[in-house]
Amino acid sequence: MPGLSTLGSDPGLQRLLQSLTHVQGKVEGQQNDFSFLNTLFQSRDFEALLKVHSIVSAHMEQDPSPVMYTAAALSLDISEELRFMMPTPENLELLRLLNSPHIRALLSSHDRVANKEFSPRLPEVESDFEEEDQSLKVVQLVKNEEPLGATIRLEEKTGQIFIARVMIGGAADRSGLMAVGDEIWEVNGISVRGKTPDEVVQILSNAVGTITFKLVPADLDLRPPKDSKVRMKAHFDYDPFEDKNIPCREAGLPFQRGDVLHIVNMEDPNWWQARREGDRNCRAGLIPGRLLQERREAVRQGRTANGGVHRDKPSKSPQKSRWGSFRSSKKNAKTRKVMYQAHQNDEYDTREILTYEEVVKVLPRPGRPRPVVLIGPPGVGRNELKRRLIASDPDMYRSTVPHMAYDTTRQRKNVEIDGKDYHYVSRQVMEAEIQNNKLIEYGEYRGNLYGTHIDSVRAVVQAGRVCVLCVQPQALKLLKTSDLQPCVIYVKPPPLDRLRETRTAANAKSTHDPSSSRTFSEEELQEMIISGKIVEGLFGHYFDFILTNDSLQQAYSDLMNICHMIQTEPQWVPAAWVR
Ligand SMILES: Nc1ncnc2c1ncn2[C@@H]1O[C@H](COP(=O)(O)OP(=O)(O)OP(=O)(O)O)[C@@H](O)[C@H]1O
Repeated sequence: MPGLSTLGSDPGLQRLLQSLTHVQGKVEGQQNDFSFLNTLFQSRDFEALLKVHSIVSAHMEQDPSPVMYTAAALSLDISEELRFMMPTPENLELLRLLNSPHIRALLSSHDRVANKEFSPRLPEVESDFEEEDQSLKVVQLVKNEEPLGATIRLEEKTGQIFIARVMIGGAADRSGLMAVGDEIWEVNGISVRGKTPDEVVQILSNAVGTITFKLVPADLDLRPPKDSKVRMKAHFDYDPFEDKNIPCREAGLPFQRGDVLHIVNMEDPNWWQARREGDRNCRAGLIPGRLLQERREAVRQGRTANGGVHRDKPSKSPQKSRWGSFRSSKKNAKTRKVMYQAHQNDEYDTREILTYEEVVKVLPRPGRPRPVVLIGPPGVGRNELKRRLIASDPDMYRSTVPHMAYDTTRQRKNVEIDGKDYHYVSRQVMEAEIQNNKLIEYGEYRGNLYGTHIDSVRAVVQAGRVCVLCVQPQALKLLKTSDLQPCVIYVKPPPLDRLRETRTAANAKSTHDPSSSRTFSEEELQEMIISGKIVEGLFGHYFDFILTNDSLQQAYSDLMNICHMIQTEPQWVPAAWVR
């Protein structure tokens, strides 16, 4: 710990430390807090922060003026000179730095601020309003590359043009002078009466420099309410330039499936305003509202949107496997291995119309780590990754103990311990549990039922361990609950050539036929890619992360990073989980 001597120069800090010692003597307990503060105040980072604070404060008092006004030009001159100098490593580095886009942008911004170029010069507003103009407001905006950030609408009966929408954070909104419902009277001296919205847009796009609007203010203040806090995870890709119905393509916000969107305005149920979470651009863009998108999706899927949103097939009898295959976590060689054929599985076509899902950011729950669920096409390497993860820290990462209901033909082996190798139950009990949706997956082998009980996942979570599961995607419907809050990772196959190359190099064993130790056939590799695409298409809305299993080492390291992240950093989860 740095000694006081290194910090003695700052009298303020000295006083702070003395007060701390003083208070510490008077307050009982909380010694940890005192020692934390003591360490913090004496740390080098804190000292550096104080120095920065003092320097900035001193500068503010002095009202600093720029040392020069043409730093960008000077940097160009220096670059020019450097080109003719000896190409020493120092000269080359300086040349590279001065020519990097960031430094050039920084110096150019510096000059603009130094020259106070940040406030646009607007032309004088004409003051000779006619009598009828007295109720008008005149708004001037400087046109740059940024769109105006407002849409207009025509009142068919009267031919009036109104501001229909003001995009939050856009130029019109930032001016604070334009509101929804304002009637546009003139643009740059041209009356818009009798003009179509397209003609008005044309006038706006032809305008250069400053645009002057004459507006009749809206009777009511229809301004959008303050920023909403709603965040939605998108379950579809959106490109406004492909959308024929969007009121203004330029005002649209493109996004991809999985993006978290901050919905800043939902006044118009058909067209919301949103920003992409984490996007530095403060301007909101238009996106289709939930109802509109659901209707579109329903039409696309050839369904009616009224009520037929969910189309689950009747549940199967418990005697049949839920997912067509089951493999115990111990890879019981005798368990019948029926490959999971994505396109043959009749549960694949059950799907909700999902457009947006409200999400919230939550901190990791202490002592209740989120289970890690690996989803992917058969053979992609989920069990390999799971094995490696558990081996990395068997105390932290755990598998579930499978359930088994055996009939009289299967004798329990002497080595098998109830509750450790399997939870042994009667067939009657297991069938009832299957009916009650307690088994996230199950299958039958030689008259015995095997399965993973939801309670065995809970047992691992309650023990404070990370439960690692490799399940079929349909199991997610049961797993995705507020008490478990699983993190779903889709293990994606790489492109076919890389899949072939990596699996051949590693002599990877086909999982289609566990009784043999043959490698994957070309058809199986191709099937893996096709199944992967189907899984992604149908269950992508459940994925929290996508992990491409190209190089095994890299995939494993990515998996470790994800596991670390979900245990230490705030994560987006469905809002329904925390309500
Ligand atoms: N990135 C990789 N590079 C090379 N070989 C790999 C890679 N990932 C997995 N393998 C190998 O591929 C084979 C199949 O992997 P694994 O058993 O983990 O598949 P799986 O996804 O669990 O399949 P299933 O769901 O059908 O059981 C194993 O031999 C494994 O070592």
